[in-house]
Amino acid sequence: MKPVRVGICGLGTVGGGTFNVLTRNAEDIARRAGRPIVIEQVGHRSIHPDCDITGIKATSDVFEVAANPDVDVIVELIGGYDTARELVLAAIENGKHVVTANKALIAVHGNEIFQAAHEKGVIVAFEAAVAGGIPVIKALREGLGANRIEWVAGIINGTGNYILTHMRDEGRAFEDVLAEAQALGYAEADPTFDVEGIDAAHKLTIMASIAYGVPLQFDKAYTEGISRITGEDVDQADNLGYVIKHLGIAKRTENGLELRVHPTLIPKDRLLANVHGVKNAIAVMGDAVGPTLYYGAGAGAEPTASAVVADILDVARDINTAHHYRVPYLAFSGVGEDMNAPAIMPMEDITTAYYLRLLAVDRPGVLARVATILSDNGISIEALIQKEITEGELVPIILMTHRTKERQMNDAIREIESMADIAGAVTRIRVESLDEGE
Ligand SMILES: NC(=O)c1ccc[n+]([C@@H]2O[C@H](COP(=O)([O-])OP(=O)(O)OC[C@H]3O[C@@H](n4cnc5c(N)ncnc54)[C@H](O)[C@@H]3O)[C@@H](O)[C@H]2O)c1
Ligand SMILES: N[C@@H](CCO)C(=O)O
Ligand code: NA
Repeated sequence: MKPVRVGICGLGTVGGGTFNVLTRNAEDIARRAGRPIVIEQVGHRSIHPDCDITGIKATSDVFEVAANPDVDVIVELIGGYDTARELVLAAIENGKHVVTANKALIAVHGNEIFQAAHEKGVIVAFEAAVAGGIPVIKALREGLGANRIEWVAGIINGTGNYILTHMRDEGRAFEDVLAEAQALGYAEADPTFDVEGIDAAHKLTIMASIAYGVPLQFDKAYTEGISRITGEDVDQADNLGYVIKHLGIAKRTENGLELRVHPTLIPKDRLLANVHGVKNAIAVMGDAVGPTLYYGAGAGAEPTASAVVADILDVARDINTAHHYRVPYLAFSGVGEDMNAPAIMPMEDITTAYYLRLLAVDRPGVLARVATILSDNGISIEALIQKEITEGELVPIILMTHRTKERQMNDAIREIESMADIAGAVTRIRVESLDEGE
């Protein structure tokens, strides 16, 4: 049978991994696809050292690949927003199917790209964009299609989890572990995307749209990273029976959809609390199935290539059929029509419990004043630790609160920070119990 011809654009970490997996497993993949899948051309500026493209047609102009009449599927692995968008739209315009690992592209330009693909009758596949090798797009879009999704909570940035894990286990400095994650090929080209939560917000945006049938709305996701978490926070959370994880949370409530990415205290016995290093995991609560968990490598060359190649395989299988792609991109039909409910909630309207760390001048009455501010804002304290060791004149105070509205907490924190006896900003980490059911 006629082979499916692939053009790979970008031969960095994921492009190199994709090239190698497609080549190494060609025989099994061909049996699964019912026809060979061949690399027709590559477009690259540099080649990953693990990748040998001898004998393959190559160009430095990725748009040449998108225009090549002998290419059936473009694999976009250059990353970024702008050139990637132009490349993918050009490929679609030329009637080519697209496979991408680019979550920034899908979260920000996905609505436009899906519309263009729909008009041209081609497929855009993006399993590798969320949680690398974990087939979570497929699970949410197809496997859980019977369910009303209650919530999705995931560790969805491998670099961030790698940093938090090594800071906690080895007491290493943030910058040192970040440099290691970069050397291992886990981090984004601009690592602030990882450490400031932008990458996780891209992925959460995509999962939420698929889980709830709403258009991609990256600009409405609340985004907070891990760069301000200190070793002190990690230790205090541990003393209190929690682990700090960077979570993406999408939750259906009576008032709309919560869509938020931030460091979170979670009880030590939760499954997500035990996901370490570059591993990702996404917990999904469905009304029929109950709690489910998807776990695996969230970044790295071959784990990500595993998802890219599976998408190429899906496309190859679909090319055999006469009809258009049978699964809507965001799982629900009718993108753009009646798709705006439920609405995504402003962050101030969400309700959660909090861990607070403040530095106070070691003087009587300070703690009482903090407690009064919290109580005046309707916030009750669940636990309190005042450390005996002083840091110069300053004493850290750690507080855990009961559940309260974010708006009330913002007001209370503003008041506390304006106290003369409080130094600097209050550290606030949200707490989620992540009830996994029976
Ligand atoms: N690294 C991971 O673990 C991982 C996991 C999942 C998804 N992703 C996503 O995969 C994509 C690629 O990531 P990566 O880690 O492989 O990045 P990378 O920097 O290792 O590779 C990107 C490659 O694309 C090339 N490139 C960029 N612009 C180009 C252009 N205009 N023409 C030709 N070549 C160009 C670069 O030279 C580089 O070799 C990104 O969208 C990233 O978010 C990465
Ligand atoms: N930089 C990303 C790559 C995987 O999407 C991460 O660390 O999770
Ligand atoms: Na995935």
